[in-house]
Amino acid sequence: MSALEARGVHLAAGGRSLVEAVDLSVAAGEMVVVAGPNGAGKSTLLRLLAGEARPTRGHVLYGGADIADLPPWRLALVRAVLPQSAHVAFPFRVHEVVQLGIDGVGRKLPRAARADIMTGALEAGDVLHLRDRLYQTLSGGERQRVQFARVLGQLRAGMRTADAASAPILLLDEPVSSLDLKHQSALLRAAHRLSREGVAVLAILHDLNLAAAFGDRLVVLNRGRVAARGTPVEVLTDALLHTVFEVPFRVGAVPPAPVPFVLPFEDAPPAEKAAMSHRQPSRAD
Ligand SMILES: Nc1ncnc2c1ncn2[C@@H]1O[C@H](COP(=O)(O)OP(=O)(O)OP(=O)(O)O)[C@@H](O)[C@H]1O
Repeated sequence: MSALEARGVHLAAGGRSLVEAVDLSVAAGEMVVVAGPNGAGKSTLLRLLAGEARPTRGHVLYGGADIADLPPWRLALVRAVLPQSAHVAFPFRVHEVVQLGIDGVGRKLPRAARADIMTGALEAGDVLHLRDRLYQTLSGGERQRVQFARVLGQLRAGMRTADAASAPILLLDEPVSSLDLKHQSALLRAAHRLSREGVAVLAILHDLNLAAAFGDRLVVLNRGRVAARGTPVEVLTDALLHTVFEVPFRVGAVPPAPVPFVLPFEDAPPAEKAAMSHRQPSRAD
């Protein structure tokens, strides 16, 4: 049974369909990447998967249970969501922002367990050294890493809370959009490691090379519908990228494991050999 499943999910707003007939599943232990052009419906789909918006038609299930029947506190125990942008209204310090995530679901955990989760989350976001800084004084990338730490704190607290019945779910909406290369790789490796611990991870990414490197499976959304799904090798074809992204891409592959990578056609060196030697971020970095 999938940890997370969308069955025929549809959302209409403003007189048009934003998400249409989307079927999707993420198993515990799997990392699925959703990609697609601007306005394709990715964030809307993620909000539906998070239970933050109700589908006009169709169902979202966690561990086989329709989330329409789950109270908000149970949703918060099972799934953590990193939105595309998060606003912090009050002058909180970094550790207080992360504490919000932990305390939201882990109030009953022993103090030592909460402290342990806090340290782990701050380290995973590489923001331990910023723990006493005011959130509002941070750079955009630092804020994004603090938000990731907050979400990890919530996820870990939920995982340690005894009555969390179904597999944990992590939903990330463009989690690396403000990050430098080092932190892009670090954050996605942390998310990938979580998937190997049994978390069902779904991440929206625009960078198709990162999508290919970290996604066990890719789902490409276009105009609210699934345009392609499968392994990176199955999905990332010149034809699909040309049709969906409307840019003439060229797909190569890094031997020996055939992880595809994508270069804009204009930027590709004349010989594909040169493109092949182009190093892309990997899970092992
Ligand atoms: N409440 C709403 N009412 C009307 N239209 C909406 C609403 N919310 C989103 N949209 C539209 O739905 C479409 C999908 O938006 P969404 O944010 O899901 O796209 P996205 O794939 O995440 O895009 P991006 O890559 O730019 O973040 C967009 O055209 C957006 O303008």
